[in-house]
Amino acid sequence: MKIVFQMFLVLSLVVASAGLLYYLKWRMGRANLYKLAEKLPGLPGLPLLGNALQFAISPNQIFDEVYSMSFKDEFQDVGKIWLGPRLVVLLVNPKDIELILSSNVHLRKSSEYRYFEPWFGNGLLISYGDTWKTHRKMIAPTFHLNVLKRFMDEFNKNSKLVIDRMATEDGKHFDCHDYMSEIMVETLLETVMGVKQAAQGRNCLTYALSVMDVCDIMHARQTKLWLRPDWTYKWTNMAKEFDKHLGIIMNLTNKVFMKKKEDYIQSRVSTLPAKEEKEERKKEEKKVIVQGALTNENFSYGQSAGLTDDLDVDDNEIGEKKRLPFLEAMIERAHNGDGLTDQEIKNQVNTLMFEGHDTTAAGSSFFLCVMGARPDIQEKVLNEIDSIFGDSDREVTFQDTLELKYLERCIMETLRLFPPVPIISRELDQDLPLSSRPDLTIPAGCTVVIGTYKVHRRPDLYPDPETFNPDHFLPENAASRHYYSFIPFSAGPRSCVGRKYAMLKLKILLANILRQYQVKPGKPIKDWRLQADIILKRTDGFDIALERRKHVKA
Ligand code: HEM
Repeated sequence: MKIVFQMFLVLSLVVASAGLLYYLKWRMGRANLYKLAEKLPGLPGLPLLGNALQFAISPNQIFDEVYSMSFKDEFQDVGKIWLGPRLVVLLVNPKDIELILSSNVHLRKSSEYRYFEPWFGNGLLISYGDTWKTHRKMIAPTFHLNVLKRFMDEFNKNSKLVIDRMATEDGKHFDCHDYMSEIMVETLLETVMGVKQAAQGRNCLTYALSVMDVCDIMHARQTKLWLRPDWTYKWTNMAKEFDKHLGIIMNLTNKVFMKKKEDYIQSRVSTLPAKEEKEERKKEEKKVIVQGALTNENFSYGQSAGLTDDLDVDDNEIGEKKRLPFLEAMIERAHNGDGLTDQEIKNQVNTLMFEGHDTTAAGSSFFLCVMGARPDIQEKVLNEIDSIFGDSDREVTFQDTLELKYLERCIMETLRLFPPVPIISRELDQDLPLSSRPDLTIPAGCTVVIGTYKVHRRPDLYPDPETFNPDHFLPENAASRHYYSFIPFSAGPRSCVGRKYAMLKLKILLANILRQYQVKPGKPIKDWRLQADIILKRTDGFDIALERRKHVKA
């Protein structure tokens, strides 16, 4: 017995010493991180846990907690939080944000994005290195304006569809977010994926609701320390729910991919019509380029004037082959031996379906709520719309979208106050001296969080920042601001590939809704409650009531 006890004691000592040695080696490997972190301002935390317990609260409370934290003296331009052993550095000064977003080095997404892996695989949002670079080069041209202009009919037709659906709520209070989500999914399928509505089935809303549930779960995993490791998470009910909803999501996207691939194969079998179609497309493209050259000026695509990225290439630089919508382009590339596998294409379909619908659903829902909260602003939007369309029921043209300047400023202001993606985060592989505080360097190995929501509400950038004021985007006011003060679509090499698509679609959809309906006065903006389950939402729901406009024929 005594021998057993002695052996147990020796074994325990060996294990404890090995653990200690491992810990010391691990700490020494992170010596630079601790040294540089020490100088960074931040809140005191508990040993081992850091500030993690502060986030063991509801999503809305987390949002309020982080936002109120950002007003503390310690967080003026930069602040640190410890989530257990993880150092998270929050940046809210445009000068520092520029260092990250404009760089070709700090491109790696933070480890929190790994929760997307079962869903997106190596899709564009989370991939890195050569895979990301190659795929970005393939995908960005499929969102060029010349491609997007071909979607005008679908944007108009789908606006009418959602208006008819919302007509059943005429005069009543209702949550507009589900309507917006469903139509955004349907529009994406018809445009970016090129699958006609008849082939989609009626499961777009189910898809959108499953996406929301999956996002809730991923947000919980990002903020609750005990849900982070796979070995604790996998035993929870959440893990089962996640798998169930992911199944629903994948079911739709797999069907879409298979349908498009079948169509592609069919069109290659019947070569004659395909050839004619190609000729027709060539003619159409020529027409679009000429129109584009005349009218593209002064249209804002959701970022500060002066910032450009790979979506801003000259119209004539895009070769004929690259001018196909996304899914068709990917399938053609795969067919032509460009090394794209079916699984890689499905990963991109999943990425674009998520990024493309939830963000625009939130943006349009916030916009409609703002119209209810600010009747004075709505009146100006309606006046502009009436001056362009009168009581005609013609479709919105691309030229109209250029003339809807006040509407555009209201969309930008909505994205400023309620950026659908409220934070962006990256993993730092190299130390980064800050521009705003030359005495501080953020260390390699930490997670950098760019606080878009906070930057957009800095009083030194936007006077009276909590008030909705579209004049923030008058050219003379925007000109004096740092370019990186407005980043709803991020910026630089990893900017949002869908930003032009999103701005065009939002303008057409919202103009069409407000041609028919006005939003009745609703809850003031200051009383809204927000939460950020990956995408920014209203905890109290996107409640609106619509009233048919008098001049419009029923
Ligand atoms: C109002 C609408 C939208 C907003 C506010 C928005 C915002 C953003 C932001 C902030 C990022 C950077 C995310 C990060 O670095 O973590 C991003 C990336 C991305 N977005 Fe969007 N987005 C919108 C619409 C769209 C649409 C319509 C699509 C496609 C149909 C799209 C596709 C993507 C993709 C693929 C990326 C990853 C790009 C890369 O890493 O290279 N987005 N978006």
